[in-house]
Amino acid sequence: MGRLKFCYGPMDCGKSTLALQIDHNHARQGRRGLVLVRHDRSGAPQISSRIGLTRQAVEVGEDTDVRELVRQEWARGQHVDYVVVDEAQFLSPAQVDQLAELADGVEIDVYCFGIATDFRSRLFPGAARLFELADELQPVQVEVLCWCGLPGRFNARVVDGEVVREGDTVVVADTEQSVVETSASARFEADFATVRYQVLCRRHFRSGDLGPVTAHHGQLRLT
Ligand SMILES: Nc1ncnc2c1ncn2[C@@H]1O[C@H](COP(=O)(O)OP(=O)(O)O)[C@@H](O)[C@H]1O
Ligand SMILES: Cc1cn([C@H]2C[C@H](O)[C@@H](COP(=O)(O)O)O2)c(=O)[nH]c1=O
Repeated sequence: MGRLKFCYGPMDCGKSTLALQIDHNHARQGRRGLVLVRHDRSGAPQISSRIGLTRQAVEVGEDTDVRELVRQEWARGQHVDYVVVDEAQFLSPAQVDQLAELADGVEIDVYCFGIATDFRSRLFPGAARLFELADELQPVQVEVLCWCGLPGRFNARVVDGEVVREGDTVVVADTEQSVVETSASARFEADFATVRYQVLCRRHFRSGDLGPVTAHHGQLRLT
C-alpha cells in the first residue's frame, strides 16, 4: 500500500527544500515522481526553496483531479512511483481525498508539504484534511524563531507594516516585503499593498507585536 505523508511547519522552516530533497533521493534510485504545486511564491509552476534550489512542477488548479494527472502519465507510457505536492495547504479537501485514493488504490507514495494554519491561526481546509487522512504527520525539524527567540509557529500577515486579522485566506507573498494586489475585502481604498508574512510565537502573534523590524524587511524602525 502507498503512504500519504504530510510534512508541515510555519513559513520559512524548509518545507520546499525538504520536498526537493525527497524528490531528488527517490529519483536517484530510479523511482519516477510526479511533482505538483499550487501557487508557488514565484508565480511559476515550480517548487522554489529559499536555499536557492528550484524544480519544475505541474500546477494543480482549483478543479484539477490529481488522479487524472497520474492517468495522463500512464497514458504517455510513464509509470508513477511517488507524488510530491508543495504548498499542499492550498489543495481542496476533495483533492486530498484523491491523493489518499492514489495511495490506497494504486499504491503510490504521496509526500505533501505545507503550512498548517493561515494568518488567522486557523487550519487551511487542505491541511485540515491532511491531518485527518495522512498515514504520517511530520513537523519539519528546522525551528523558525520569533524575534523574541522563542520558537515561532504562527504566520502573521503584515500589510503596510501592521499585522492584519481580516482578508482573503490566500494571498501569495514572501517573508520579504513585496507589493501584492489585494481584494477590496482586505483593504478599503487601495487594491495594492505591501505585504509580507512574519513568523511569530503565540504571545506575539496574539498581541501583534512585530518586534524590532530589521532592514531585511525593508522598513525602518528605531528600537
Ligand atoms: N543563505 C542561506 N543559508 C542557509 N540557509 C538558508 C539560507 N537562505 C535560506 N535558508 C534556509 O532555508 C529555509 C527556508 O527554506 P524553504 O524551503 O524556502 O522554506 P519553506 O518552504 O518552509 O517556506 C530557512 O529557514 C533557512 O533555514
Ligand atoms: C499564512 C498564509 C500564507 N499564505 C501564503 C504565503 C506563501 O505564498 C505561502 C506559504 O509559503 P511557504 O513556502 O510556506 O513560505 O502561503 C497565504 O496565502 N495565506 C496565509 O494565511
